[in-house]
Amino acid sequence: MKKFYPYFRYLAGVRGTFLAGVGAGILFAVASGFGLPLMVKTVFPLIFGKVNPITEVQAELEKSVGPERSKELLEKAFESEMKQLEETSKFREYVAKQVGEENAPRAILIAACAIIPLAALIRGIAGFFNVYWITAAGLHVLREIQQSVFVKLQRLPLGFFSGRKTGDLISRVISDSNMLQGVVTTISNDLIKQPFTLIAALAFLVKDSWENKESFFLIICLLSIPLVVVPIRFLGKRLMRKAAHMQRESGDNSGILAETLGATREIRAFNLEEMMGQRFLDGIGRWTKFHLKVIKYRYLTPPFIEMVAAGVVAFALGYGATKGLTLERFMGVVTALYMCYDPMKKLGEIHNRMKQGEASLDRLEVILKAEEGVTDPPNPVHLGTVKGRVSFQNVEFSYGDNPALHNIVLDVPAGQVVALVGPSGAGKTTFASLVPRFYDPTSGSIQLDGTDIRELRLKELRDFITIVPQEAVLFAGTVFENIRLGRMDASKEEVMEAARQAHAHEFIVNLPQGYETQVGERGAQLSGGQKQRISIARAFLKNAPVLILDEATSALDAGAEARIQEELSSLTKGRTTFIIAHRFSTIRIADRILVFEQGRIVGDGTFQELEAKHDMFRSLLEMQRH
Ligand SMILES: Nc1ncnc2c1ncn2[C@@H]1O[C@H](COP(=O)(O)OP(=O)(O)OP(=O)(O)O)[C@@H](O)[C@H]1O
Repeated sequence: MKKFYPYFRYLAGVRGTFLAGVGAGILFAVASGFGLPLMVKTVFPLIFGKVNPITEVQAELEKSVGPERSKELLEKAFESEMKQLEETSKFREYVAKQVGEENAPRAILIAACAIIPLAALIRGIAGFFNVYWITAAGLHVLREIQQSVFVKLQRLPLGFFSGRKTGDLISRVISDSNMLQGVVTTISNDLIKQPFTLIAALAFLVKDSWENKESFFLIICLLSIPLVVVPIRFLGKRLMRKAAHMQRESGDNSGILAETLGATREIRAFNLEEMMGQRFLDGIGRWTKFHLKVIKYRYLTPPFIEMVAAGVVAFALGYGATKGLTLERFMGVVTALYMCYDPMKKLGEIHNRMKQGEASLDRLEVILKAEEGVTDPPNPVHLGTVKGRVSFQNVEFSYGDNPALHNIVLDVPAGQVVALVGPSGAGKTTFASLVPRFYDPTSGSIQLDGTDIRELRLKELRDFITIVPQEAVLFAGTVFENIRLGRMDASKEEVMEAARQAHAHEFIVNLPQGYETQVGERGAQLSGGQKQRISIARAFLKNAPVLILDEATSALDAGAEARIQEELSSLTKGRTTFIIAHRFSTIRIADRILVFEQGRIVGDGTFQELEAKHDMFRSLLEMQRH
C-alpha cells in the first residue's frame, strides 16, 4: 500500500469527486453494516410479531404470575427485547389509530415490507455513486501516471533504451498500466465501503453487547480476525512475486512480438518462422504458468475466510441455542457477523489485487524513477541565433564501462563540411551523437559558437541542429505533415519549396492524393528513395545551421543514389556539416576529413592531404574503390 502513497498527490485534481465517492461509500457502509442488522432485528418482529417467543412467554407468565410481575420478570431477562417490544406495540397502536384496528396488521405488514426495498435502494444508490466517483478519481490518477511515464520515456537518455527491449517497454506502458487500471477499479469498488461496513457491523455488535450486557459475539468476532488476516498477508506476498514474474513474461512476449513484426522480411528470408513461433509459444507457456499461480494465490483467500466465518456463525448458533436467544436478536447478530466477514473477505481480495498492482507499479517505476541523465540546465543561456562553429575540448566518452571516445580536441569553423571516416566501431556515430546531446561527454566539453552546449536548453540546442538519419523515418500521416515536422509553423508554400529543393515535389504531386497522400506506418507505402527525399525536404525546411548526416549504407540504384547525393550536397551548403561517410563520392565533397580509429581521431585534413600521407585513409579508400 505504501508504494501507492506518492501517487495520491494526483488526487488533488479530483478532490471533490473523490470526497463525494468516499461520502457515498460511508453511507453504503453504514446502511450495510449497521442498517441491515438493525432492520432485520426491527422489521421481523413487526411482520412476525405474533409468533415472537417473547410474546408467547409473556402470555404464559401473565397467566401464572399476573401482568405486573410478568412485566417485571421479562424486563429483567430481556431488557432490550422488551424495549423493542414496547416500541413495536406503540407503533401498532399508532397505526391502529390511523387506519383502524381492522386494517392495522395489513398496514404494518406493508410498511414493514416497504422498508426492505427502501433500505436496498439507499444502499444501492450510495453503492453506485461510491464506485462511480471513486473509479473516476482512480482513473484520473492512472491517466496522470501513464502521462508521466510517456513524458519520462521521451526524456530518458538513449542509453536507457539500448539495454532494453522495445516490446517490454511497450508492455510496461500498456499492459502494466492496464493492470493498474484493473486494480484501481477493484480497489475503488471496495476500499472505502468494506472497512466502513466492517466498522459499522462491529458497532452493531458493540451496541448489542452493551444492551444485552453480554459480549460473546463481539469477542468471538474480534478473536477470529487474526485467523483471517495472517493467511491474507502470507498469500499476498507470494501473489506479488508471482504477479511480477507474470508481468515480466508478458513483457518478454511483447518483445518477441515486436521483434517479429519489425523483421518480417528477414524472418522469411532465413526461414526463421518456426524458431520464432517456438520462442513465442515457450513465452506464452511460461506466462500461463505464472498466471495460474497468481490465480491460485488470489482465489485461495476467499474460501479460507468463508470457512472461518461459517465456523464462527456455527459457534454463535450453538451458543445462541443453549442460551435461549430470541430469533430477532439472533438474526440481527448473525447479519452483523456476516457483515463483518464479508468485508474481511473483500479486503483480502483488495490486498491481493494491490499486491498484483504493486508488481506492475514496480515495473512502471523502472521508467518513472530512471535517471534522466541529459537534462536542461537550471539557468539556461539563450543564444537566439548561431553561426554554427562547433568545438570539442578534451572530450572523453564511455558507454558505461565501455570507452568509445578518447581525448577529442577539435575546432570546426561555421559552414565547414566535415566527413567522418574510419572502420566499423571506431566511434563516428558516437562522436556525432554528442553534438545534439543524445549523450553527454564523460569529461571535457563541446561548444557551439563558444557556449558550452550543456548551458543551453535542450530544445534550443536541438533547434540549431538537423539530423538526416541513415534510414528515413516517417510517421503515420500525410506527406505534407511528414515534411512539416521539420518546422511545425511552416506554411504550405514553404513546405512545397523545401520539397522542390529536395527534388521530392515531382514525385509527390504524382502520388494519388499529392501532398495529402497517407504514407502508412513508418512510410510503408513509399519507396526507399522517396522516403529519403521526404526526409531531406524536412531537413531543408528546418534550415538549421548545423547538419548531421548519417549516410545510408543500403545502396539505392546508381541513378537514384547520384541524385540523392546531389540534393544532400546542396543541403550542406552554408551549414556546419558532419557526415558519417560511407562513400567515396561523399568524402570527396567534404572540406575536411576526420579519420577515426578505436575512439581517437588519427587523421585530420583535406582529401588530398590525407591521400598523400595517411596510410589508413588510403587503405579505407582502397576498400571503397573495390
Ligand atoms: N549504445 C551503446 N552501448 C554500448 N556501447 C556502444 C553503444 N553504441 C556504440 N557502442 C560501442 O561504442 C563503440 C563506437 O561505436 P560507434 O557506433 O560510435 O562506431 P561507428 O564508427 O559509428 O561504427 P559504424 O561505422 O559501424 O556505425 C563501439 O565499440 C560500439 O560497440
